[in-house]
Amino acid sequence: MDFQQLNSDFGIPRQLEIIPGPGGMPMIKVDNGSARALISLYGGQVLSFQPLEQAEDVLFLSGQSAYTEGKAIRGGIPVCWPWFGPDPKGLQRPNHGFVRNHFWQLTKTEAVSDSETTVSLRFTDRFKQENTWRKPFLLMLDISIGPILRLKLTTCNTGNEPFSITQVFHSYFRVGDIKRVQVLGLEDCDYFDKLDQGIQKTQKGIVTVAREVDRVYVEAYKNLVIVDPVLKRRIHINSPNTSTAVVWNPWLKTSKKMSDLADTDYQRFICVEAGNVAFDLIQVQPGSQFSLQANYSLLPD
Ligand SMILES: O=P(O)(O)OC[C@H]1O[C@H](O)[C@H](O)[C@@H](O)[C@@H]1O
Repeated sequence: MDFQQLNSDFGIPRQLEIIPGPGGMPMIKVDNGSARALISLYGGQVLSFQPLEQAEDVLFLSGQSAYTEGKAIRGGIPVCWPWFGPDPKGLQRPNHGFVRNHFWQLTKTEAVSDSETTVSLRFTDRFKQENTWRKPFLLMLDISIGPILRLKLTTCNTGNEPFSITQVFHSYFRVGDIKRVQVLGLEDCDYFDKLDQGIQKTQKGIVTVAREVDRVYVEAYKNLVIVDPVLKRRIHINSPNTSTAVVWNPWLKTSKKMSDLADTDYQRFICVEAGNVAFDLIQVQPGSQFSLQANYSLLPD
């Protein structure tokens, strides 16, 4: 990777620099008048987002992450696409699709103002042979770093046949103590309980986490709020084109089986993932496109 060339093409003085990250992987470091952020070209993954007034990162990133090709980075906001979860066709292709396991291409950077920087990445169908997902596509990820972190993932169908996708922004949020966190906005929603044979259940009251949780909430149209009384903040998730939300925390037993997570890390994060899953399968017609968007903002608690 030629960092000098990348910086001469895309660097922005006093705002954006492309640096070698762990494992030598290229990472985009943003530091502007509102926030700092780190974005990995591997996976097209935001790894860190910290508004200047925040003492702690909004995102959780595992200290035991592998920064190795073929493995996903554990933490930040992995992009699950063109499927969420196990390979829908049972062909042993990777969990959560293949774009979190490959390098993306940096196409544009811009200083919108002193306090907002945008980064555009793209992923093309050059991996289709390898991944046996033989659909002609172009995938674009637009990231805006300002007081609010905004993500827009646009799927373009460049072929002649329609195709279907499921997708999520698999966001890992840093929290002070998982046992004291509340997730608002899912009250009375139905969910599939992935830890109980996928049985459909109904959420009674506010979501709290006191054990392993792995749920796909459906018809979840409200903005979601993660209330964190320990870090004294509320993380707001606004995702206009989605009706599903995944809530995941592996708790102790499952964390112990994961080599890229420390045993007690589960206490310090919650995944609340906006996307299009389950009934919310997206069909993309030839020549057309669909955008998944998520905006993450903070308010004091
Ligand atoms: O280990 P990964 O492939 O990154 O998946 C981590 C988790 O992602 C989602 O939240 C799923 O609902 C979980 O079932 C899965 O365990």
